[in-house]
This record gives sequence, C-alpha cells and structure tokens, in this order.
Amino acid sequence: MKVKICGIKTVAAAHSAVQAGADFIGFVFAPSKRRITPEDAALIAHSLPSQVKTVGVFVNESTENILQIASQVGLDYIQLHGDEPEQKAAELPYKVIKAFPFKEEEINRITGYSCDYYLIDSPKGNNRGGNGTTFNWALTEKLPVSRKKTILAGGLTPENIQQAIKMVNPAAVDVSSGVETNGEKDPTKIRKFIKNAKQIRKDEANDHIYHA
Ligand SMILES: O=C(O)c1ccccc1NCC(=O)[C@H](O)[C@H](O)COP(=O)(O)O
Repeated sequence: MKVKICGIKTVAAAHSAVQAGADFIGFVFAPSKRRITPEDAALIAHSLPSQVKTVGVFVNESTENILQIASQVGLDYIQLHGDEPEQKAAELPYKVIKAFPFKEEEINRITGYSCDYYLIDSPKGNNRGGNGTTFNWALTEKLPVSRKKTILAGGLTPENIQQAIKMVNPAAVDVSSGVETNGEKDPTKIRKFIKNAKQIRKDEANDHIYHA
C-alpha cells in the first residue's frame, strides 16, 4: 500500500513522513491554510530521497503556472484538484493525479479522464480539499476505474485507515488533516498512519471489486 502525506510545509514534517515510509509528499499550491511557496517546496523537494515522489496540488490553475512551478520545484506528479477538464489532464507533460469529490451520481464521468491515478476524495467540506471529512466508502464498489489506479482520500486517520483499505482496496491512500495536531503535521500520527496503512495484507482487502 502506497501512502501520500499531503500539505507538507516544512523540512521536518517531510523527513518525518519519509522516515515513516511515505511514498508521496504533497505540496499545496492552491488557496489553503497549507499553501506553500514554490521556493520552500523546492528546498524540501531537493532534500528528499529519489524514491519518494513529490506531488504538486493545484486547483483550476493555468497550465503556464503549473509548468513553471513544476519545473522550479522538480515535481514528479501534478494533482489537479479542481474542475479541470479532461484535456488539461491529458496535455500536461507530467504524471497526473486527477482528484474527484466522490458523488455517486457523477461517478461515471471519471472514465473520461486519462491520468496516472484517480484520487477519490470526500465531497463534504468548505474547501476544495483537506477537509478532514469521510464519505460512504461502500459506494466505491461502483467506481468504474481500476483499483490499481485509485488513491483513496478524505478524512482518513490512523484509527480508520485499516477499515478504509479493507473496504476500498485502493493502490494508495492520501491524508492531510488526520495526521495533524493543532494545524501542524504530527510525527507520531504520521508514523501511526503509515504503519497501519502498510500493515494490511492484500488478502484482507475487499476483492469483490473491479481490478482490471
Ligand atoms: O489540503 C488542502 O488544504 C487542500 C486545499 C485545496 C485543494 C486540495 C487540498 N488538499 C488535497 C489533498 O490531497 C488532501 O490530502 C485530501 O483532500 C485529503 O485531505 P484530508 O481529508 O484532510 O485528509
């Protein structure tokens, strides 16, 4: 199970995540309390081992700005977390994670997108992402894309992550609020989250779902 720790703002938080076994480090370049400057993100990115992949999170940003920041920071993945159309995801010369707020009635539109991962987030909350709210994981049975390309997000915590993985069986999980204390990344929660996520065996996860 791969793990993305999102909303990283400091070298210390990034290194806690890496030491705990994080596979992806996410930087938010959209309006958010977790927003980071490209300069700070570049400093952190350059201090990471190469096997840890960096993800830049954008919301309805211009392609020009995305490409400028991606190059400055040395991003590995672009996460589109707004209303970006299919064409935008397809034209970026980077690996792309497209985020979708999980709404049962809109779930089939996902198949129009060509991307490396589909990040399924909670639709509940006041912000575009990072709301710390969950949704009904059972409904993801209807997801029309391969679990091998699915990242589960939304209100995940060290306490609920094993149940979430068992029900959804994604390729990766993503967390921000659930590993914070008083708005800052908490190394103890990060360690516990990653340990619990990586502990689940493949055969414990729901296998009555679409694996193609
Ligand atoms: O984290 C933010 O503040 C944020 C703001 C605007 C767009 C996206 C944002 N985060 C994207 C993520 O990938 C979060 O990790 C994801 O939404 C889950 O967040 P949480 O429910 O807090 O674990």
